[in-house]
Amino acid sequence: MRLALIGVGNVGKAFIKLLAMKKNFLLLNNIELELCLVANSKGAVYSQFGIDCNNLIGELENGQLLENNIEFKKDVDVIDLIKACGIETVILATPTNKNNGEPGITYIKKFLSYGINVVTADKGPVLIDYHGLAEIAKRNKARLGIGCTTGGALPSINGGIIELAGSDVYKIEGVLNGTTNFILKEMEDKIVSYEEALKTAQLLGIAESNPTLDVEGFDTATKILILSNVIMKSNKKIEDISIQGITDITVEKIQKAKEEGKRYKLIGTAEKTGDDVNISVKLEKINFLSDFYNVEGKNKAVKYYSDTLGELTIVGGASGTIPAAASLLRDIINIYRNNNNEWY
Ligand SMILES: NC(=O)C1=CN([C@@H]2O[C@H](COP(=O)(O)OP(=O)(O)OC[C@H]3O[C@@H](n4cnc5c(N)ncnc54)[C@H](OP(=O)(O)O)[C@@H]3O)[C@@H](O)[C@H]2O)C=CC1
Ligand SMILES: N[C@@H](CC=O)C(=O)O
Repeated sequence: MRLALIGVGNVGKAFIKLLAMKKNFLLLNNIELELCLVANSKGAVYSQFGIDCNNLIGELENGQLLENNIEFKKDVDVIDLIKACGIETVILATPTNKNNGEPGITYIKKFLSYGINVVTADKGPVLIDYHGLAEIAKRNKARLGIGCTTGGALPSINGGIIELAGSDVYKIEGVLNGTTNFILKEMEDKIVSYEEALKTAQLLGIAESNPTLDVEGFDTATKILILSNVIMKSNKKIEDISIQGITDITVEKIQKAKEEGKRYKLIGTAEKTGDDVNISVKLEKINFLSDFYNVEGKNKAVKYYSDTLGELTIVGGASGTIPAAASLLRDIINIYRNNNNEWY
């Protein structure tokens, strides 16, 4: 399957590195993936025979810009090039824009309308118009992979869609943002300030390019909203959610909670009430009886409540650039298997 990658920041670079690391594994498992195009906002590197990921990641990790690669073409029309050169799946790792979903939403609509699959890390387009994008994909027999948008390595979407198929999921809760969970844990264990813990999360590459999306609760809101719209078939917008972040938390509050045997967690909740769904994001003080008490550091968790398949809690999926890239690869492999009728 011929791939193109748009966005070469923390996640994009990790994706190139992962393809280099997994080259032999993929070959041994008969999964034929070829990265033929890598683009940023200024242009693209393209090779019809496949880009050498090992070389490219070597250059990028040495601090070289994509623009300095010998094959870089400035100001090319990336959409036209991808259409013309037989790319089957595009991986989108552009920044999340919660207001209009751009630039990702324009890319996704175009590619899906050409019948090209899209696997996205960018949450903006899915947040703004999941149902519209799913419709374009269906009409054009293309696949839209969104596993990375609701917690990366945490198998949240697949858990809800595949493992709970046929049941009515009436409530979803989750610790869905690694950055804030990591900050809260650093403040508890190392008694560092909120600002210092945030800086470490940024250095780890897990915070958003605009970290207010994490600490003000928008990233958690985005993920719980996508889970609700996909799994509960709601049609909610970010404006419908009451959102609290962690910006008011202090070391003193966290230490006091610790003395009480409690911990603060930023929890997103979506719950059916009649025909409607209520969605909120709250900083909650929980005790050891909660499934989320031991979800520590960069780890995340999601809990589903269903009528016939009971309660299901999935814990893990630590935030990180390689795990995020690996969740993109997971969706790509599942599309590849589906295309080749290779299940189990
Ligand atoms: N960091 C993580 O752990 C996770 C991140 N995500 C999501 O992944 C996405 C990428 O995150 P991250 O890698 O940290 O972001 P970065 O800001 O590090 O990288 C963004 C990349 O997108 C490129 N870009 C921006 N605008 C355009 C455009 N119009 N056309 C083509 N390329 C463009 C940038 O290019 P240029 O340098 O030229 O501007 C840059 O290469 C985000 O949406 C984030 O929410 C999802 C899961 C986990
Ligand atoms: N900023 C996000 C990255 C993945 O979605 C997080 O901290 O979880």
